[in-house]
Amino acid sequence: MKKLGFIGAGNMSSAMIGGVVNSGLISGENVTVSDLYQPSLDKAKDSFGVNTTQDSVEVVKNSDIVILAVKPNVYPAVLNQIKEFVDGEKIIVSIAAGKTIESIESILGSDKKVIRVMPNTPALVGEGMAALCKNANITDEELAIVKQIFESFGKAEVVGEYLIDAVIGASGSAPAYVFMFIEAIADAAVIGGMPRPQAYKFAAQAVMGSAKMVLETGKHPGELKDMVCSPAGTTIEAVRVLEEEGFRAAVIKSVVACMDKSKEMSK
Ligand SMILES: NC(=O)C1=CN([C@@H]2O[C@H](COP(=O)(O)OP(=O)(O)OC[C@H]3O[C@@H](n4cnc5c(N)ncnc54)[C@H](O)[C@@H]3O)[C@@H](O)[C@H]2O)C=CC1
Ligand SMILES: O=C(O)[C@@H]1CCC=N1
Repeated sequence: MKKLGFIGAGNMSSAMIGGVVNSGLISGENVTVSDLYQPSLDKAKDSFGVNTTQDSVEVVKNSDIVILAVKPNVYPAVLNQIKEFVDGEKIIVSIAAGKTIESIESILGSDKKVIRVMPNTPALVGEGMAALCKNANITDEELAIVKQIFESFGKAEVVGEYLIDAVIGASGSAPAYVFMFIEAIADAAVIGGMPRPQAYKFAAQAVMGSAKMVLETGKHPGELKDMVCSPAGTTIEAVRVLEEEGFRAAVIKSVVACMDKSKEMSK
């Protein structure tokens, strides 16, 4: 397996490092991670046995595949810092919202190998969802290798880059909306007298189980919802209030706002 590098050891990077090392696909000794904040590096080393440095150039020199896991506004500085060390064989993987493949090529050169990926943080527990798109310099075999890395901690699909904004809305950012939903359900359970830790467990398992039903039964979510709503029962009362309060409209509006922000960042 190739040597893997991460520039940035923050939230998304840590989830992916944990996912790929915990899966056994790549051992920590074949992973090099850089960050400016030493405690983040210390945590990555202690947790996953990876090699660490504060010098991103060292990551590029020691890696076949380099994942850029810094914030979008830091990309130009990092790309300019590493570009002379990115030869025609190294694979650069961008995971930033709002950074198109073209914008990466404008600094590294259009002859370099670039793959854009939109992952999400459930990668940490092996339940990530990632979308991949590539430039013309990436071979099918290289794309398959990078896809295998993201499949080591979840699911991965190849998409056209035009869909990345929608992927961010529906998947990259989506864990945050779901965490809010779980928190709100648990708050209500606490109102009902349930201890908070127990409330989070019940709410989170209900969400995970429901998501698993959508993925594995192939049934429409509306049909699965109807299966829970017993006539004159408890569930339809909650559904009635959710519709009265505009739950689905609010979710649609929020995800559209997320996609619009992604498009704005891509300009
Ligand atoms: N957090 C998430 O759920 C997701 C994030 N992303 C993308 O991942 C990227 C990172 O996002 P987060 O992990 O949330 O941010 P973060 O702020 O948690 O991590 C960024 C890390 O980069 C480090 N850093 C800053 N400048 C650096 C430099 N010059 N060299 C090396 N390291 C440097 C920071 O110290 C920090 O640890 C962003 O581009 C974001 O759009 C993509 C999908 C999901
Ligand atoms: O909030 C953000 O910009 C990043 C990209 C997708 C999830 N987190």
